[in-house]
Amino acid sequence: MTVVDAYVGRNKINPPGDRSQFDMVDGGDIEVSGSPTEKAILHWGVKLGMKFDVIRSESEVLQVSPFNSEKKRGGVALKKSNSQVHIYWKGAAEIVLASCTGYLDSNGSWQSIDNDKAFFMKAIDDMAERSLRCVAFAYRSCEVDEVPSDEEQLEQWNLPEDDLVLLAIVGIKDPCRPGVKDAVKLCTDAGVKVRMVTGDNLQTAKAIAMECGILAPDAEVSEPTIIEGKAFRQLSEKEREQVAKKILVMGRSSPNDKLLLVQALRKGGDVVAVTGDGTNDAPALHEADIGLSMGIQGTEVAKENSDIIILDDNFASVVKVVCWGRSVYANIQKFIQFQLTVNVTALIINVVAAISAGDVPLNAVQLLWVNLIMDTLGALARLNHPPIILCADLQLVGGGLSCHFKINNNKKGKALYQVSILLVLNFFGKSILNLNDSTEHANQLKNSLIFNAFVLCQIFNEFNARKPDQVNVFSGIMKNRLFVGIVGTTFVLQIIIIEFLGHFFTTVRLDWKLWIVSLVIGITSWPLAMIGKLIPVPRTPFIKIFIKPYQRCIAARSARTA
Ligand SMILES: Nc1ncnc2c1ncn2[C@@H]1O[C@H](COP(=O)(O)OP(=O)(O)OP(=O)(O)O)[C@@H](O)[C@H]1O
Ligand SMILES: [Ca+2]
Repeated sequence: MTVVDAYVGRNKINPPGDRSQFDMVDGGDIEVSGSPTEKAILHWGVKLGMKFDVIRSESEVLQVSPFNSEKKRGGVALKKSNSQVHIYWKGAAEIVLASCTGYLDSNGSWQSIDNDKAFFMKAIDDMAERSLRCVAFAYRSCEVDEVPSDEEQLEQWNLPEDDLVLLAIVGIKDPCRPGVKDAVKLCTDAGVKVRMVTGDNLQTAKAIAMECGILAPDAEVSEPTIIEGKAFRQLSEKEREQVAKKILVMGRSSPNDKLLLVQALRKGGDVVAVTGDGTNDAPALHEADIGLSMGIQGTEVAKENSDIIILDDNFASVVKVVCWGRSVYANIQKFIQFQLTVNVTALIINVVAAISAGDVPLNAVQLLWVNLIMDTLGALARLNHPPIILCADLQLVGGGLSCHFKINNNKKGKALYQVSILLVLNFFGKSILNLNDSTEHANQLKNSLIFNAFVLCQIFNEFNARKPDQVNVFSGIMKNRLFVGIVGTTFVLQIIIIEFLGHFFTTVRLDWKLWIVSLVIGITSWPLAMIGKLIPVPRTPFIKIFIKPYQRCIAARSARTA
């Protein structure tokens, strides 16, 4: 941050560090500390030739009222060497200006501000429109007997803040960091709406929002797209919920306004992430679904109240967070989809067969093997998926896992296919395969075929589960060698089980014809999944189709009784 504009009295100093208008000498190379805003102001002071140590030695600090985000100003009471007490304020320009009754002109003499208030307001607006943060300095003198004499009272003393004399107004530039505009665009494309909530003046906020792409350049925006914290705060809870969705920029917000906005958005069903650095952001960071604080600039309080600390303070990292989060979500979804298909199929086949024939085709050892494929190998194969997937490729998820856990056509279709084909094999397999019905071997051969076809279905299904929302499930498969290796190994193990480990698995050897039958059954899940993905998922979740008539019925009944 740097001071790029400065008004002293009605005089604009150009450039702001021009010392020629003051009777000062070089302030030297001084290390300054404080918040970025304070550092910028102090640097400006140094440039003007201010000598901090001299000024410090000439006065005594009586009381400090630190900068406060709620009031947007901070003050200090000083006792000068001539025993006069002066109270200095610095803070948000238009707020400090409102408490001023006079100003010091370039000769250092007092002038009434009444006629010039419009001039100063315009100066502030001009700076704000150029996305500058405006800070004003003012002071007043104070009678010595107004100052509390004992220590304790002095600590409690509320510094008088009216009847001030304006000293200067500065415009501080905090340029949009490189990469922010792109990150905002990436977020927007991926369905994340970026909003800016700041303590800055509405004009400044609007100009900055345009610079970093939150607002379209030269867009005609009005309330509530861009709103002042005070206006938002005064709305009722219901109104806030409605308005919050439309807000893109909030200016002159207090810490509580940030919190109110997060609450309103969450109530409206949005998943909210908040980034912040200051102590004043802590309540909002805490309330948000995901609080992201800044590692370098961030205060301890902000970090403690956040879930994630961005070490490089770069907004672009938020994009990474979204990508990682969505990848994890997608992986969970894929895993569940895969598990569900296998479990539902196995359950239905065994239950139907047990009820109708009193015998189950898939025995315990076989199911354990299937479980091993599903859980361990399936998870391992998925482990190695490249984590950063292009954000825009991923569907927007929100409102928690449960409501997005849609069982789409694809999954329903696959389970249905497997169940029906295996049931057909169970009941008509022997006659289809021309086996002698009564022998024990025929029964075992049929069950072995069911087991083999079932396992192959799962192996081929692994490919479908890789890309649940893409038609081409093979894209980039060679990059994921672990996946290929695991699926290959599973396939080889299955051959070994059927051909050599029949004793443990209660299976018999299958000839090449039955292997082809199993392979065809397994491989058919590929085209089926592709077709399933081309059928659009209905907007209404499946279960709602049943719930809706019931809800309507209830509503009608209660309307009748009312
Ligand atoms: N140290 C300070 N002294 C005086 N005024 C300040 C100081 N810091 C900020 N301001 C004023 O207060 C406004 C910002 O208020 P606040 O700190 O509540 O907002 P913020 O959005 O959290 O800002 P930041 O970007 O500093 O985190 C600025 O526009 C500026 O006018
Ligand atoms: Ca802040």
